[in-house]
Amino acid sequence: MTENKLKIGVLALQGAVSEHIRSLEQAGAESFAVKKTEQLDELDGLVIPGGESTTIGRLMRQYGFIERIREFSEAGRPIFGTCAGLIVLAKDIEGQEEPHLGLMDMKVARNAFGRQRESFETDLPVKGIEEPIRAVFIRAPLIREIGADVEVLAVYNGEMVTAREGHLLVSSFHPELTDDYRLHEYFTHMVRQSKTGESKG
Ligand SMILES: NC(=O)CC[C@H](N)C(=O)O
Repeated sequence: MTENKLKIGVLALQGAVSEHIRSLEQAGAESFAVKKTEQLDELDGLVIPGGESTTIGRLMRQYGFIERIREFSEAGRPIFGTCAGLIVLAKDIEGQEEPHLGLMDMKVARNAFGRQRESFETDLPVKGIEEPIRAVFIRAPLIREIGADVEVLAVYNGEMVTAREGHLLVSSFHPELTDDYRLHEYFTHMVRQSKTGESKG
């Protein structure tokens, strides 16, 4: 049984790590914190958590994660970026010259909800998930523009907050801060499909 479990790591340089591990385990995967680049070799999928994108980006550079995660992605292995993780994956960050990983074809804006709506919760309908999911937004970014291969999975107040481009999944909110683990389950399915070589779905 256990040897069949998918291994999904959570990048543990900074941010909300243990909550993601718990949600991934609830979704049926084996999950652990990733602190060294060598650990990427054993993974079927990777989560980049929320936190502070500039800090996560700086530590990724410092510990050699940028190149290694790009290789991980090139090999078609799925990555799920939440909040700061979404910013770190984007090809283009508003007001910033350089991206971090620059993997996903989208332009994002940091702290896009302004001061009044620093943090809030809502029930959000997500394409591919039957009932709305509970979404916690904390100084959340927004997706401003997307490339042709990016599919929008959720919109809040007319703004794009969840999207997918092939094996890359992003949400501008924190799906790991509630007991609702259905977005982690969605990601786990993506990882299962990439592992078994079925690319559809
Ligand atoms: N909750 C979060 O991950 C916030 C992201 C943070 N505002 C940033 O720009 O990195």
